Amino acid sequence: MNGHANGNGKLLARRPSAPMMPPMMVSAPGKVIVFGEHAVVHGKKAIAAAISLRSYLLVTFLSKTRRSVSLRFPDVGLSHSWNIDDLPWAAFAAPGKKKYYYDLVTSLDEELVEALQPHIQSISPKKPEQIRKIHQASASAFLYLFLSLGSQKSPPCIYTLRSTIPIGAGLGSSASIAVCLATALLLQIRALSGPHEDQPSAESELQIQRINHWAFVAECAIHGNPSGVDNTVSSGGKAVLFQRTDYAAPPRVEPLRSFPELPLLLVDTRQSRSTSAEVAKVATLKKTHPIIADNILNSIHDVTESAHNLITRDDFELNAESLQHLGELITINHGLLVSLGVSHPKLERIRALIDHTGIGWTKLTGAGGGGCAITIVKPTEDDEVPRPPVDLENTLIDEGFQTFHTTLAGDGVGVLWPAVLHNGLEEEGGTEIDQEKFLNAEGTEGVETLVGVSVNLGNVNAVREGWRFWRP
Ligand SMILES: Nc1ncnc2c1ncn2[C@@H]1O[C@H](COP(=O)(O)OP(=O)(O)OP(=O)(O)O)[C@@H](O)[C@H]1O
Ligand SMILES: C[C@@](O)(CCO)CC(=O)[O-]
Repeated sequence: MNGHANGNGKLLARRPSAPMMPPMMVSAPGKVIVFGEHAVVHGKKAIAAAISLRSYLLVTFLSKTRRSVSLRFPDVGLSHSWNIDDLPWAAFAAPGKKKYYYDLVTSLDEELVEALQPHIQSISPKKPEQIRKIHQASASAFLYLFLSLGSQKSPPCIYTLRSTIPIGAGLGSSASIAVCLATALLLQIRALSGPHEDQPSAESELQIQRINHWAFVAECAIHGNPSGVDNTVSSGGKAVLFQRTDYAAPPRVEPLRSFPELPLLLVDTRQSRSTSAEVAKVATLKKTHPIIADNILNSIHDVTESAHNLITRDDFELNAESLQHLGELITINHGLLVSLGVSHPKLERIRALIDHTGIGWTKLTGAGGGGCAITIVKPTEDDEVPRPPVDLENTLIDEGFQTFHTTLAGDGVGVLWPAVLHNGLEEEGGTEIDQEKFLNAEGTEGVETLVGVSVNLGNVNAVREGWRFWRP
């Protein structure tokens, strides 16, 4: 019965509880380094671009009586809840420690990291060490932001994350989850305006910067010492020119708004590699063959410069000639990376198979030694979205590689609030994306079909109704 008896035995109607907020969803892309990996470690320029593989974070609100905050990250098998009142709010609110959303935080506070440890160490105690580390990294990123931006009065919520980005393949999966978490938490405390269609460019830029700063903090919790390029591309989308000559100073980041939305074939070698080991190989080469190594790094810098000059020309347009120019630079950049010793037989096999078909230009991306190769695919004559031949894809898959079709230089972080989508098959007014639907979507394709930010309209991709982006 909906009520309770008063002293006279009469039923009093229960006061209706405040309606719960509808679920919200945010999404952020992964990235590839298009030109300049490794050279960027030595102060040269690099160009990185967003890809259409993305992470999706659903925030569902619970009744205020629940007092819990939960992470459901099924891609890595993480499921954990904390009691909000047990978290170390006092440490994060202490004088000199309290941070506000507009503060510029550039590194983690070691004392605050320490205060989180009891709440991190208790995660997934029965899982193998390697898995536990992954869980703890994701949870640290979340908790550091949750306690920095929220308060003990933060509403009880479940944060459910699914991603279409392979993890640990050099495609910025950690940065994309960092951007999702930062955006959701900033939106929850109303520290962001928009996104809306007629938002002035400067205002959009400011929101992206705010998200990017906090995403960098989350990346630090996952990685230790990130350069910041991944979270920058993931928040703002499109592409950037990135250079860090002085590690004590912020990097130079120039947004490349005219970077063409190129279709890309991405092939994952599934060969695990260590970024630091590959970076160390180049450092060794610099010691043993300093002049030669420097010449190679300078040549990579020149490749990046050449691409940058082309893309930023006033009269730049993507046509057969400019694509050919960019393609040649891709080929040269790969050759230089081979000379640095950071390729891998599996990357060379992928390149040989693709080169043989003549469908485009291929290079390794990221640290190399495994990880992924990217191919810029030449457009076909009938102007359809270029796709590699089925035979090639089958061969790649038969040889144990994984292929992804993606587009370079898409949107950055997006918001769907309320999390209601029009998928064509649902009840009137759209489908509310609840946790069950989201968790039950099958594989990465299921996630894309259910909540993906874009829909394919014949030959072109368009933004799916409901999703909104900050577009400076
Ligand atoms: N889908 C996901 N769900 C939960 N946590 C994730 C997910 N994707 C990434 N992470 C977190 O990010 C970490 C992976 O970061 P790592 O830097 O090793 O890979 P990457 O970001 O894919 O590659 P790179 O930084 O070289 O581009 C994982 O250990 C995990 O903590
Ligand atoms: C190899 C490297 O240049 C790219 C790794 O994605 C390392 C770095 O920039 O930190």
